[in-house]
Amino acid sequence: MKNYLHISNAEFGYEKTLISEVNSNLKLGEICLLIGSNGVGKTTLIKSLLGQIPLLKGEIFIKDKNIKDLSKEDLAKQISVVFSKGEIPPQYTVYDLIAFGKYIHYPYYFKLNNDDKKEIDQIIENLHLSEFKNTYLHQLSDGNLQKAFIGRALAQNSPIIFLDEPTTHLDEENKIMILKLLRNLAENKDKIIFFSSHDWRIAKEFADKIWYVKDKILQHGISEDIILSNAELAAPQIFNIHKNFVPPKISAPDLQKELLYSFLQKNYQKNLSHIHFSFLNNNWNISSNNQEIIAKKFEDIIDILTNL
Ligand SMILES: Nc1ncnc2c1ncn2[C@@H]1O[C@H](COP(=O)(O)OP(=O)(O)OP(=O)(O)O)[C@@H](O)[C@H]1O
Repeated sequence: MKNYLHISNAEFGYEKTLISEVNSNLKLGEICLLIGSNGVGKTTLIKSLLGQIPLLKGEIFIKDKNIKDLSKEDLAKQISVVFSKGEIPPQYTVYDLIAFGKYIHYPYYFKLNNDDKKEIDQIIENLHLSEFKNTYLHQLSDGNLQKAFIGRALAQNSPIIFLDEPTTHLDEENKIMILKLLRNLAENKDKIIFFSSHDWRIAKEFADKIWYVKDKILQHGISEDIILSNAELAAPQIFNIHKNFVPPKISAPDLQKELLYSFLQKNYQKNLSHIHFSFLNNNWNISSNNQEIIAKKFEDIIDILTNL
């Protein structure tokens, strides 16, 4: 499949450059997660893609057209945006909000035709929002509100959907529901789903690609490749509270490994690299300098490490 969104030699920022030398592409059907620390320029990047902030250098193409040459309306036909818990229009029901997505295709005074109305009903049904069709937005739960905003983007019918932190205000169950929905849209409706998230640990399970902004550079690639080539993204390192902590060697299933890492880094500020923990038969075998001790519980590990 051909690249649909293409960024060429672009530089993003204001007076100062925030992200330089960006050369990235996305194809229809791909889901891409945008990550990076606070202030690296993720919102700036998104706004630049929307043509709201001029590029410092380079070009952006959507379907081979330079976005500079697209009118606002043409751009809206290509990209819809879902902001997290943006302003909620008062007096709007779920139906009104979703119908709003259709108006980018018409003058404001236009009345929706029967096909439009059918499509809106279908979107509401697909999003399992039928029972809330006439509910005011401010009366919805955060998960359903997020779905309603996604519904508006769907009514807009654009091939690209940007979502800014779509899971931030949601509990675990709703996060996964929204991420599954996005995955489904990418796969079955052939859309480019592009979203930023600080919840990337869950989100990465749903994204084909990651765009990772670090040190003013945008790294882009298959999610797993980006995670493997950036130690700080690999699971346990993120918890490093103590600077002087060096982890031991751990041989264990993922859950036990993560729990042990988390436990040790909270409690020890020292180098434990000479110790080997292996999880066997529900016990921890702890070996160091030809000594081997067995711990049944995490509680036991504290005493053992004190004496080791
Ligand atoms: N209009 C502007 N003019 C000049 N600088 C700006 C403007 N808007 C934002 N900035 C600066 O650009 C930098 C990047 O901001 P941006 O909001 O793009 O980061 P971000 O990665 O989205 O951050 P966060 O994760 O906190 O949302 C910040 O230092 C910010 O102060």
